[in-house]
Amino acid sequence: MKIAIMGAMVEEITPLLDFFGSYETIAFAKNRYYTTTYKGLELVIAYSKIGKVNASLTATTLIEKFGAEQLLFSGVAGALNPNLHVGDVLVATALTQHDLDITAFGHPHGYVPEGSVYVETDASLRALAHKVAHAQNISLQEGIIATGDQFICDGTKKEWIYKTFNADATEMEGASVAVVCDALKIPFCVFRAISDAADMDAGFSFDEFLVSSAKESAQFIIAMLDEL
Ligand SMILES: Nc1ncnc2c(CN3C[C@H](CCSCCOCCO)[C@@H](O)C3)c[nH]c12
Repeated sequence: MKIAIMGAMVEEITPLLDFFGSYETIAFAKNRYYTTTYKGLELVIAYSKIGKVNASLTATTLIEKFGAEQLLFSGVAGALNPNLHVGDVLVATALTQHDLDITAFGHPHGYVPEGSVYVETDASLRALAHKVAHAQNISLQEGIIATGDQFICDGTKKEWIYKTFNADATEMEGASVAVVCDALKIPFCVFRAISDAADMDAGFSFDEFLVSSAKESAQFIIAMLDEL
């Protein structure tokens, strides 16, 4: 089984590369892909760089060029739901694009023709995540993620996304991974540890907690691999 593990920023995959220790590096399309094996699994790891376009390119490459049969995303996110706090690990049930907007033509936010507002993650990967969380006594939250090409650091925008999409967290890549994996019929799931509250202090909080929250998410992914 070939599993892709994707992040957006180098800090999100560094804990993984450190854990696996040795890996091959393949340069492609102005990026680098790292391959290794772990307990009989073939792994291909990459960070896409920030934003939906970069994430779409990397997710497609991981599947079409490297042959990934499942894709796990590991990273950090801003909390929209007040019950989510820095360090909490969230598994996405579904993802949406909060900045996709053709409402001028009567469509809902996040919708374009032949698409859907939400793309659901793979139910069996989610079930496995909960099994692992229970076995390892890790508290795993579940929720909707709203993706957009903006770092959200403003209470008004935060509330709008929270209310418009009933979303629990926001980031900049997950919904791209969802659309690509859905189209290419590759089971996927998105795991994010909270780094900030997507409010006026988000920048400072993100800077302070990026590394520790990225580690939280990566550690959960590694625990998942033992059960895949
Ligand atoms: N509130 C928030 N709004 C949107 N996304 C997030 C995320 C998730 N990731 C982190 C990174 C943030 C943007 S760039 C970071 C600074 O770059 C440093 C280099 O100058 C991007 O890949 C999305 C955490 N909190 C968020």
